[in-house]
Amino acid sequence: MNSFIEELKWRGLFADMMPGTDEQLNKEVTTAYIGFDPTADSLHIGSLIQIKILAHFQQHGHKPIALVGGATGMIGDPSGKSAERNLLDEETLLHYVDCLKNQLSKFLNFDGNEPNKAELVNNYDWMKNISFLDFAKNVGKNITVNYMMAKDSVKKRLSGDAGVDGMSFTEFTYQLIQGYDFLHLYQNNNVKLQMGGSDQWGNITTGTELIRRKAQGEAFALTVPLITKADGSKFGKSESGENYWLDKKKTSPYKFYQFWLNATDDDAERFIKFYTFLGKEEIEALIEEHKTAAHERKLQKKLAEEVTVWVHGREEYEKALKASEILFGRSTAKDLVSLDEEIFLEVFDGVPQKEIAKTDVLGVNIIDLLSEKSGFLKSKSEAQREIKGNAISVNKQKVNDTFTANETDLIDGKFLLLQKGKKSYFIVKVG
Ligand SMILES: N[C@@H](Cc1ccc(O)cc1)C(=O)O
Repeated sequence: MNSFIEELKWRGLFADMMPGTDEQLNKEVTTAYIGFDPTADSLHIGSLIQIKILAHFQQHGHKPIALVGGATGMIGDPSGKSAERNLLDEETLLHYVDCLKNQLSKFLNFDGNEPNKAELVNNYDWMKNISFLDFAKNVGKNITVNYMMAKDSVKKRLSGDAGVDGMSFTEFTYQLIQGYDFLHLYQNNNVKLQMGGSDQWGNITTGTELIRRKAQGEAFALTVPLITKADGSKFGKSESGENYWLDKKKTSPYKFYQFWLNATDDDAERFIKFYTFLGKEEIEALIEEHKTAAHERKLQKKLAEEVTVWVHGREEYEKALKASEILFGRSTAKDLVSLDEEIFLEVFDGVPQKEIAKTDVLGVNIIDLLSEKSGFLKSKSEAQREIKGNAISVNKQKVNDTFTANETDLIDGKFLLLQKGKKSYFIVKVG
């Protein structure tokens, strides 16, 4: 079997392929593509597998093309969707296309000297010049409506099931446009294979069919499974339903890191194969080691490290790690003071906060600060009692009743972190 397919298989990243795909990859350096529709100004965790497949493909000596769907993004892929999508206005769409191009270009090797260097294309570049009449005549004629209607993405929407919308002609044409992309890339870029999530099988095979009919050629399809969590809940969304984005301005590297760190043991075993580039032996050894001391969460830590470094770089990972350690008390006051505001507030998300004038914080005795100045504790006597009981920390360091904060104690020049016992926090913001 071809080494790329073999790798997908042991990683659990193989869903299906057309007969002959294996032989094609063994025969020659093959060009394959995966498309990404611009539905937001960033890709999210849900697209990481597709990106990684392209990267593996390149590592195995083949040539990857990442396609940004400037044209298809205008239409909206009905695959796996139960309701019609809203159309984007052109300005928004163009912006999204730029964002995606930028992001995708960071993940593959575009080095000009390699024969299998990656390429980035935008289907709007060839679709924009095709008139509707030409498309209807030259493309539509090769595929029957019967054939198109037999696809899952269409069947589902015509089923009349509760909660499922009908389908506009716009979305119905989507598979033909994606099919035409494949034909175009087959004819112009020597693309012989299209890959994608398993929900893309229908669209991809419309393309191979079109290539067969219009170009008398043979092209192939390979799909990867849709990622789910072991407990059946949706992968890649926070509890409140938000996406985890790849753009660090939309999801901070700290949050991103936490996402992987919080994987269950079952998920961590799967995800480390899916989402890291570590080899089989190393992963198997890690899993074995993890089983002997699962509470140490070594597997999750390795997973979170590898993926965060891959997506955000080592420096951002180090920062995320440092921030995470603060919560678990494995950091020094100096680490804390050097955090920037954004990370600090993220780590202590949800902790009550009060803004207090500088003169009521700096140089003020801790008993007063804890009680009347901040209101964190109800009274001076409570403050005294807790301090005696050695339960009070400032910036994660235990303090006694002589403590007063000064300028150098302020986190990013603005905050002081008060704490009672293990878990009760209060943030003083110096105004
Ligand atoms: N339909 C794909 C994106 C895509 C767009 C154009 C293509 O030619 C290929 C794939 C998706 O929604 O994920």
